Formats: sequence, structure tokens, C-alpha cells
Amino acid sequence: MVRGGLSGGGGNRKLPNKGNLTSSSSKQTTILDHFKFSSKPTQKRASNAPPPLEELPDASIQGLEEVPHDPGKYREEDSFSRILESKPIRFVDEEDIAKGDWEGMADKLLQERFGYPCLKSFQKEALAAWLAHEDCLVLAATGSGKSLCFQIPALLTGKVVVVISPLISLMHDQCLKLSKHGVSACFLGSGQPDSSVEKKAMRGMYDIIYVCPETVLRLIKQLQELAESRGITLFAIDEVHCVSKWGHDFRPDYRRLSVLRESFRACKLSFLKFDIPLMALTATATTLVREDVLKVLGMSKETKIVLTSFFRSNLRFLVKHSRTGSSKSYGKDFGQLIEIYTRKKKPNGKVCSLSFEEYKDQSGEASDDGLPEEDWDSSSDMKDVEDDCSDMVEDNTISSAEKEMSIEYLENDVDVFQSVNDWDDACGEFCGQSSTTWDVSESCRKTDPPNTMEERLMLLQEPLEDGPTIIYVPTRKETLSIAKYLCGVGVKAAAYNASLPKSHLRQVHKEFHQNMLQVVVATIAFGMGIDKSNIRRIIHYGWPQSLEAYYQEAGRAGRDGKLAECILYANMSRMPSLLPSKRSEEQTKQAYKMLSDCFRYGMNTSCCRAKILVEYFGEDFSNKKCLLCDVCVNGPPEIQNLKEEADILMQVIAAHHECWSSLDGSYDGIYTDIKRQKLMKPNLRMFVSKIREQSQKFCTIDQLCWQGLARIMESKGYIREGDDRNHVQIKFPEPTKLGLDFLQFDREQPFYIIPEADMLLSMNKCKSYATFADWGKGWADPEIRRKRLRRSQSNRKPRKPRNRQKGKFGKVKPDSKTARGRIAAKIFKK
Ligand SMILES: Nc1ncnc2c1ncn2[C@@H]1O[C@H](COP(=O)(O)OP(=O)(O)OP(=O)(O)O)[C@@H](O)[C@H]1O
Ligand SMILES: [Mg+2]
Repeated sequence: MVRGGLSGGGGNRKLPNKGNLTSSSSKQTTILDHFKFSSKPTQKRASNAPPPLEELPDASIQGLEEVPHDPGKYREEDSFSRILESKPIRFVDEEDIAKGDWEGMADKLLQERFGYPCLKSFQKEALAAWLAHEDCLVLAATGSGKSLCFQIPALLTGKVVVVISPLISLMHDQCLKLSKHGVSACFLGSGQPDSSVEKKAMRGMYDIIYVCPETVLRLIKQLQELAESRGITLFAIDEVHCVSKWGHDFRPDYRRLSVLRESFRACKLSFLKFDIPLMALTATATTLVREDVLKVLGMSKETKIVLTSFFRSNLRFLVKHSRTGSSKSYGKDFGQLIEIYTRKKKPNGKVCSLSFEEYKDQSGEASDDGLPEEDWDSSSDMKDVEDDCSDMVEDNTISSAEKEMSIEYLENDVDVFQSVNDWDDACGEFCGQSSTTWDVSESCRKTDPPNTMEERLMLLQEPLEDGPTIIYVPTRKETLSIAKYLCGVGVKAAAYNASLPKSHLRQVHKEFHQNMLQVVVATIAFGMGIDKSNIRRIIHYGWPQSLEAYYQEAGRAGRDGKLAECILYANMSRMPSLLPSKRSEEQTKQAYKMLSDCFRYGMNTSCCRAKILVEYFGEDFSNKKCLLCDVCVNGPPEIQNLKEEADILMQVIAAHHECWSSLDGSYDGIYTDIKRQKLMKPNLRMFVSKIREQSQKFCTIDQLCWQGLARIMESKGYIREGDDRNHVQIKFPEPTKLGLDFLQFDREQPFYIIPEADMLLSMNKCKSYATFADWGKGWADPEIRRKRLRRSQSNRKPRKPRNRQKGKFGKVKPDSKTARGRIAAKIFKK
């Protein structure tokens, strides 16, 4: 059944805004009739008269068969508001679409509106579920085209699709894209200062409404009215991993979205024949997150799960060790990048890169060598977000939850668009534009990613094509220092972080999309929502916070299907730490778990990286390999028998544990407590000291090596963490039953392992504390002594003068902020 405007269909619809939504007088019986409808010859009309229905290239599907789409045809002469006011809307019921050749129709729509040949099979599956009024959970790789799954329904039916989206930057990007394809869309939320947009949206003037979860909860009543007037065909929840507290971008208000299910049921709203379906979409949801999503959103038991592989066969994953926090490493780590981006300028092929010393001179910066990873710029994002929000226009209609969201959770958005002045489209409303700038050739340039092993092996031979790079860094300070360094050596680079002027951010965004910039050095503010097809490299410079976040950001690369690289530079000799954020105890635990998974990904030297990543999201990759990552290309390092090391480590751990357990049965009050405290929780470092004390033989083995060994022994089930607090990797080992058995029964068995990244690093490193004998031998040789002294002098960092207040008697006043300082303060008082 095809409904003509608001008066169509069952005729029992209320018409809140008749004047605005022109109804069609014609009725067709099938969807196919409807598609053939607008073949009437066009009549000349007065320039200010609204165009006849059939001529308007609006978001509905009229004239799809006969009249080629021309989004700009009538827009030039019509003002934006008039288009919105006079836009005629045709409606087609989902059942009628389902009866016809909807796949063919959708493909045609796709070709004419978006320039793509046909829908992908997962997109068809999702659409089929929607047409069957079923809820649907779409799990598909980054860049696979999930957005079309919820955009097409609006175009096919002429009804509204409401998209719940977490980020204003994402909403903005999608609205802008849709407008280029002749689809009207708007976004609502705390970043939307113009309340008229919300009113217009609720009157049914946009095909697609993007809205943040906090706002949609406020608009339920109005949306029910919209469902009755123009009709809502679908609620889409994009980036649905945000629903789950087990996900990486958790947003509390997402957990209240089951209200959509409850408020748009056919049994509740008499004008509905079916519940309005929910479509939830994400590229980064683990199995746990998926289950949580279905439950929290109240999705039906029959929810269709559309699952495609998370594998991105054109991405090459690499992990490299670097002291990332130090600007000394830039020259080493970015040398190749610099060469790529500057070599064209220099016919002799030589790269005029600055040495670190020259760079320091040029930038006038002092070296921050040795800045530990933990020393992240804690002034980073939260403070800026608050600053940014002060720019926002006060709007009393915005609920406190929405405001809070902008402060607490829209860090990225506020980073990107700091105030309403930042919007090029001042009101966040997007109409199908006349001067369409979208480039069909861009979609044509996309190639299918390699499917077969042969195709992937072929990729190995190919160099990366030209294209931009995004370097993700954890702190704002680093965005500036790296961008400055790259600019200094002739790369067109720019920094992107929330503290930079808005005009600069706009410019960077624009220039990046126009291929005028080669490198953007960004915080997470430049992450989600970036859909630029030709990004060739994603570099993470420092440990990411989770594999989900890492895979999301890496997913910006190679969206054109061609080879792209995702390189993680991380300091293998340091444990990563959590960036500051407000977290509950439970969330902190989860955050540590995610950080730990990320750390293990970096440490891995034996398993295909793509396999680790996709299996992390619950995909069975079986014996497959990507053939492109560093592990697949270089192969694992040589296997080693660490039986002796494993044995002694187990012995020391078990001995301590035995001692500790012997105290268990004999509780004798304070005495045992003191004893326990003395014995309590030796960490791995202490076990290693014990080993070194006991045996000369193991003195030269670096702590990093023991750390790696302990991790491997934990993964094999020989030891477990004995501490309740959160750790990135095992810190307070205690033996398991299997471990004790290993000591007792497996004494003759070899213990083969593949050394992990930290172990390899320690093996390559010059031994900082060799045995005293070796060390002594060195000192006996004057040449060695001279060299060592010279090295230690040149490495020595000038100590910063400590700015301490003098106490009463000229003593230095202790720092009250540190625990040591507080204890000292007590003594000082006395
Ligand atoms: N059927 C199709 N054929 C060709 N290209 C398509 C098709 N569907 C979508 N695309 C293109 O794929 C690109 C990525 O689409 P989209 O942004 O929807 O990805 P996504 O799955 O939402 O990714 P992410 O998880 O990163 O948000 C877009 O440029 C889109 O136009
Ligand atoms: Mg998307």
C-alpha cells in the first residue's frame, strides 16, 4: 500500500502540519507502480512556484525508473527554507516494498543517489530484516558500509529514520555526506543551538534525524507524534558498543534506550501495525558486548544478527618498539614517513631531515628526553572539554543530562567542534544540495579488498599508494611537538587537538579532506567519524587504551580497499597506564582488562596480528593468516627452551607461597599478622632479586625477560595473579596446582617458548647489570672504564632545580602531595 502524504494510508492519521507536508493525490497499488509514477512531462512554472511533485528530487523514491536523479535541479532557484517547507513527501509502506523487487529498487537507488553498483550482501540482509519488521544487530567491519543499512530505509519509504549516534562530529560528517547525495538530514543534541531545527525535525521535515541518546530520551512524545504523522520507519543505534558497560566508549544514557522499544510498540500506539524495528550497528563489539546490547536495548528475541567478518584484508598491522614519549625518537621512527612525503621534492632522492639537535635549535624546545609514558599530559582532554563547553550557547530546553554529556562524554566532539560557531552549516540542518560536490569517481576509485590468499600475497609486492597519514598520540603536547618536527623537515603536517583555535581545526579538517595535508597528528578528537577513503597509514604513537579503540582508529585506513598500514609504536619496556577519566570501580577493572589485552597484542611475536584482532571480537579465524602483518611476513622468533629459568622462578614463587600458607592454619593473633605482613605479596621484582641472590647464573637476565616469562607461565596456567588490585600484567604471582605439578613431575621436560617482544628487547639490550664479575672485569680495563664514564656523563640529564619552600629553620619543607612527603611532614613538624 502506498500512502500519499499524510492523508494517505488508512486515512486515520492526524495532520499536525498539513501546510508543510504536501500530500499526493495519486494512489498506487504496488511499489512498482509507485516507482513508475513520475513520467509526466514537466510544465513550465513561475520561478517562485513550488515545483510539481514529480519533479522534486527529494528523498522519496519517486521517478526512480524514468527520471534520472538530479539533486541540484530545483535547488538552485529555491531557497533552503522553501524547499523544506514545501517538500512533498510520498510514503510507501514496508509491506509493499517487501512484495516488490525491493533489492533491484534499492540497487537502482544506490546507483543513482550514491554511485555504487549494488548493495553488499550484509546490507541486503539488514534491509530484509527491517522489511520484515524485525530488530537487527549488524556487526560488520569498519568501513564496510553500515550507514547505508539505515539510510536506505528512509529513501525507500519516504518515512523518517531516527539514528542514535554518540558523537556530534560523526553526525555532522554523515549529515554533510547525505546532503551531497540529495538527502535531507539534521542532527539534534547539545551541540544544536537552533531550537527550530528540532521543531522542524519533529514536524517531519528531514528524512534522517541524527540524535544523541540523551536527547532522544527527552523527545519520546514528539517522536510518537512524528511516527503518527510522517511515520518513522526505523530506529538505528549506531556505534552500539557504547551501550555496553563492557565496551570501550561506554555512555550511561545509552543504557536507557530500551525506552525506544517500549514507546514504539504497536500494542501501545494504535496507528502502528508493527513495532518500529530497532537496528543496532557496530564494528567493535566483543561477544560479551553483543549479549549486553541485546538485553539492554530490549531487542526482541527474534533479533536478526547480521554478522560479517571483522577482518580487513587490505590492512597491514605492524608493531614496533619505540620510546615514544621522547622526542629523540621522532627522527628514527618517522624517518621513512618523512622520506615518502618529501622525496618527490628532491630529485636526488636525499632527504633533508633535521637531526634532533637541529630540530631542538629550530623549535627552541628543550629536550623532554625520558618523559615516561605515565607522564601523560594530565591536563589533557577533560579540562579542555570543560573550557570548550563554556562556549556553548545556553539553551534552557537542553536537559542537564545532555549538558553533562557534552562535558563528560562528548570529549571528541567538543574537541572537534568546540562551539556552535564551528559549524559550517550553522544550524546543523542539511538539505540535498544543489551544487553537489560529491564525486562519483571517488566511489568508482574504490577497489574490492583482496579476498584470496594469492591476492593478499600480491599486495605484499606492492608499495603503498600515495595518501595521507593520521598519527594518533595520547597527549596534546605530542600533537604539537610531532607536527612541528614533521613540518620542520618538509612534511605538510598539522596538529589537531581541542586546545587549538577553532579556525585552525576547521582548516585542518578541510585540508585533510581535500588532500592538502599529508599528515595529521591528532588526539582521539580526530578519530571516530572519519570516512576518508585514501588514508594510507594509521600510526599509533604510544599504547592505545584498548584493542577496540585501536581497531576503530586503525579502521580509518584503507577504506578504498587498497593496501594500507596500521603501525603501533609502543615502548615495550614500560607497562602502559590508563589515561585519566572518571570511572567506577567496575569500569576501572574493565578498563585495565582492556589495556592488558592491548599490551598483550603488542607483546605478541608469534601469532598473526589480524587473527588476534578479529578473534578478540569473537570471530573464528581458525588457521587463517593475514599474510601481511609483521608476524606473518617475518615469522616468529626462534623458539627457546627456558626450562631452567621457568624452574627457578617457579621454585622461588612456590617456596614463598608455602611459607605463607603454613601461617594459615596457625592463627595466633597479632604475631601472625605481623609475620604475614612481612611475608605478604612479594611482587615479581622481588622474586627476581631472590633469584639473583641465589644464583650467579641468572644475574645477567634482565627484569623484562622475567616479566615476559611470568606472562607466558601465567598464560599456560602455572601461576596466577595473587593480588585483587588491577594490573596490566601479572605482578604478584602465586603458583597454581598445575604450576606445583610442573615443579614436581615435569622436571625433565623442556619448557619451550617463543620469546615475546619485551624478552627480545631485553636480549638485544646491553646488560645494565651484568654479574659483578663481568662488571668488574670491565672496570679493570682503562679503555672500557673511560668509555663507560663518557657514556654515563653524556646520558646524564641536568637535574631540574627543585622548587621547594624553605621551612622554619632553613630546612626544606616536604611536599604534602606525596605519601613520602606527608610522612616527612610529620617528622618535620616534630
Ligand atoms: N554497497 C556499497 N558499495 C560500495 N561502497 C559502499 C557501499 N556501501 C557503503 N559504501 C561506502 O563505504 C564507505 C564506508 O561506509 P560507512 O561509513 O557506512 O562505513 P561503516 O561500516 O559505518 O564504518 P565505521 O565502522 O568505520 O563507521 C563509505 O564511503 C560508503 O559510501
Ligand atoms: Mg559507521
